[in-house]
Amino acid sequence: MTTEKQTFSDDEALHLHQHPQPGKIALMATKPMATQRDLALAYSPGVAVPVLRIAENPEAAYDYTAKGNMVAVISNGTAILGLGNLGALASKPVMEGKSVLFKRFADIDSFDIEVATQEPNEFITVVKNITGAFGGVNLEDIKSPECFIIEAALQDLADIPVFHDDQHGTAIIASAGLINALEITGKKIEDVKVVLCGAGAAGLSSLSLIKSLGVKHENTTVVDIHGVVYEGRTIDMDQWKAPHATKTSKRTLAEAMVGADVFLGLSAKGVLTPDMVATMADKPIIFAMANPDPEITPEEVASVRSDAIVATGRSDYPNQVNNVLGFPYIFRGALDVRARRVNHEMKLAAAHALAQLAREDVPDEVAAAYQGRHLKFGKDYIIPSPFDPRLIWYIPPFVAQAAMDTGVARKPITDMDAYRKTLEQRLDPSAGFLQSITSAVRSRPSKRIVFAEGEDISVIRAAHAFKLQGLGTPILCGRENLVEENMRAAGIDPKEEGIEIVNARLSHRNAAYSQLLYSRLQREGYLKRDVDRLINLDRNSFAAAMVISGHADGMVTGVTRSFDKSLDDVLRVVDPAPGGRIMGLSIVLAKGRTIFVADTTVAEMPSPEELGDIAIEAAMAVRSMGHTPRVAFMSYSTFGNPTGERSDRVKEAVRLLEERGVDFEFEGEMPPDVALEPAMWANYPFQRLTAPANVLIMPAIQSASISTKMIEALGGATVVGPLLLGLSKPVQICQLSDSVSKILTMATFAAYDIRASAKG
Ligand SMILES: NC(=O)C1=CN([C@@H]2O[C@H](COP(=O)(O)OP(=O)(O)OC[C@H]3O[C@@H](n4cnc5c(N)ncnc54)[C@H](OP(=O)(O)O)[C@@H]3O)[C@@H](O)[C@H]2O)C=CC1
Ligand SMILES: CC(=O)C(=O)O
Ligand SMILES: [Mg+2]
Repeated sequence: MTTEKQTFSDDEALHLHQHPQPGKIALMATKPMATQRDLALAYSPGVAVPVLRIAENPEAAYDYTAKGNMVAVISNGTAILGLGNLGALASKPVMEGKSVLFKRFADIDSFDIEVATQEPNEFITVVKNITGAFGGVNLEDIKSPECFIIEAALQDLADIPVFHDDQHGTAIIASAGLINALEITGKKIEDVKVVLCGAGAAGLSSLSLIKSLGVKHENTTVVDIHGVVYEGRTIDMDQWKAPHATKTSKRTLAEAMVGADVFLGLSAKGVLTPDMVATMADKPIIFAMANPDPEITPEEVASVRSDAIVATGRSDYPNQVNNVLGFPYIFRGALDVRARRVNHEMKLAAAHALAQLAREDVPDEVAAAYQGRHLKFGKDYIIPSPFDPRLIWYIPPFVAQAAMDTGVARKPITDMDAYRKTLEQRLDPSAGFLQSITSAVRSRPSKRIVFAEGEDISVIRAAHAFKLQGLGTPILCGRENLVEENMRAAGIDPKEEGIEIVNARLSHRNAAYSQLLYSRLQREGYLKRDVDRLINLDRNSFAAAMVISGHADGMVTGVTRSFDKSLDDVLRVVDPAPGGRIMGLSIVLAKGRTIFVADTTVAEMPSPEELGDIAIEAAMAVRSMGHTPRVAFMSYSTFGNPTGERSDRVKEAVRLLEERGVDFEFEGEMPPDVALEPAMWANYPFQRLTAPANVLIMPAIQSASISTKMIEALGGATVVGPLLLGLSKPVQICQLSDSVSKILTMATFAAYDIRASAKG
């Protein structure tokens, strides 16, 4: 089931869902279970103590269990996305996905629960009896009109938020988009003529919410599968649709669209035609939100008019109106005040907050992510991007405040500023960071990246994903028959356009590459025949020669050969950049922070001068990735205490860097806790960092490599890289046997070209 603009194959989607373990979520213990005492406290007999407290007072469950940060995502699979009624079990991938998004974007723990019944009362009974275990319930992909009955009944029965996201999440995002689209077009909400296509869960709820914002009932026309929902219609009417019927002689969508200002599509693919769009009023607003394919594509709208504002539910067009912008933050705000429900005021607060956020200046980090795209409030930016890191601290306080103002908050927040700060800490920066690099690569002219180990199946998958995601043109280096055989094994058609295969042995360019390499190596002990052999047989030498000859823009290797061997191969062919420092930069993405660590791969024991060079190269790279570098030189000692030969070397590095007059903050020598925790600075009032360090320069390769690998192995953090810096051409070296997604990340960084990006 491949859709028109899909950027991945079905095989890849299945592979992701199956490997390295089936599914998308797992459970994490938050308490140690290492000793008998741990077990005695956490389980029997210790667990009896909170049990008795909760039995006495159910509210105590918020204090002694995970309830307060736990949302159940519950479906019966009767309206899975726009795919229809495919049953409870088939909806599990969507519900797991939703649970993961809760965690990723709002640090909310979530279980997916698929209830195998299509009978509303049975569904209500099941859910009613489990709500006590959760802080909130997100109902999902339940078809209308049953969803209305189910949600209303459960809201009455439960004293936690029960929120059908397809209805209200969608309504909130669509309303936010509409508020801004009206502002941009100068249209008044009380005047606009609105056509809603799709009188289902999402459609009717969206219409109700925009009416409460000021859209007049008589200015609306609802169209469902039978045509216009007019007053007096008898077929397929019900108590939810009927109130939205209007007095009109129009009977078809085409008739309804004539002179309309706004189209809200929550129905099915391709329902709206360019001809209909041509008949709309000036500056029409078209939200084609059906998933996975919209009612009309932005290209089709552009073919008939240039004055339209267009939004879709998809991430590959500007203006993504998708409920992922809402549910994590609405529930975050609701959970944090232990809300009893998500009421109308909380929905309006979320809609206005989203609309407002899109009007604010986009911070450097987000702007860096969308290079080439105009991220300024306007026609192509009416709503924040789902990867905007401000969403987590911006939206929930408005939702929480509305809950408090309307009396549904059990536990009001007393200090909103402090609350905002705790929200910032919840952001998982890995969600935004890699996306920002990917978006930047995608928005620039296509780069040709050579994958030196093109016969390896993981490399092939990564190259294919690189192409499908629109990141550039992959070139696979290897014997054609083997590459093709492994492509087929990976479910990829070798004849698919856009992937090149080059065979080092048979390439007509070998003579030129060999000559080039010989001119570099003839005084380094290499004979011409040695160089010929390198070009013919060594993939790294061949691929690197492609890059320096301009036949590729960047290179990825290292999956089948050790890092050191690969680096030696590359350095034989590619020069360091003028003034560049060959080194490794690892990126640690941990709760609320993005920390860059250097040199994690090359210099064994850098001298004080070299430590300065490493800091300068790292600061340049960090800036190119949209962050302001604040460098700390790592040591076991803090500003001279204790003293020792090793820490003196680091102290000297700081002193030498002062003489070089660099344009970034730096400080040291200090251990990581002092660098990262301002609370530790009280004893060092002279220290010069204005905020916690984000670039840690390690004293030697051992500490650099051990610390980053330990963080990764212990979990709780994502480590990207090490990225190779300091070369005149973008080459990235993976770790042995890296996964497809890690190889893809390294290819993306090769295409990002840190050095070129730093120059702007
Ligand atoms: N962008 C976003 O964030 C979201 C998008 N959606 C999308 O909205 C769509 C509807 O979802 P949802 O409301 O949950 O599902 P429902 O099944 O509740 O509603 C779908 C509605 O669309 C109607 N419909 C189907 N085909 C047509 C057509 N050709 N012309 C007019 N109406 C039609 C259906 O009519 P009938 O019942 O008579 O068949 C039904 O009323 C899906 O594509 C879904 O992916 C949903 C939620 C969020
Ligand atoms: C986005 C979503 O919830 C849907 O399409 O159903
Ligand atoms: Mg849905």
